Amino acid sequence: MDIVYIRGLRVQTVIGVYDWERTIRQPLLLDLDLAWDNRPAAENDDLKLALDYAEVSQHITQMIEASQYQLIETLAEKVAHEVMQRFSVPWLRLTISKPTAVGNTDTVGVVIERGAKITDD
Ligand SMILES: Nc1nc2c(c(=O)[nH]1)N=C([C@H](O)[C@@H](O)CO)CN2
Repeated sequence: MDIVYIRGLRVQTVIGVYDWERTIRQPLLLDLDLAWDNRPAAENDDLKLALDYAEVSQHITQMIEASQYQLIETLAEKVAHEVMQRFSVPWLRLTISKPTAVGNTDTVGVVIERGAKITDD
């Protein structure tokens, strides 16, 4: 199985457990590895057969901007489920980083992997 990836997708949203966090929007950074068989798109040179990273990025951005979860774990599960369902992605690895959450760090966050990688040759 091949990978289509997205790195450093920046989204601002309401996220956090503390009262002060419920009144502001904070930046999140997302990295995704999405399993996809790229051969049909390559053989036909056809975007319709590809996993369109622009469409996935736009959809995730709209979804996160409209959300108001407390934990990034919850947001990660919702994003993973939505991407797998909507785009028929069989497996993904998703990193959500919250760079402004903890002082004296570059960033903090979660990584999840969901689904199954389909092996073929
Ligand atoms: N594992 C997690 N730990 C923490 C989270 C989280 O979403 N997952 N959130 C917070 C606060 O909202 C924090 O970001 C405020 O700085 C604390 N720990």
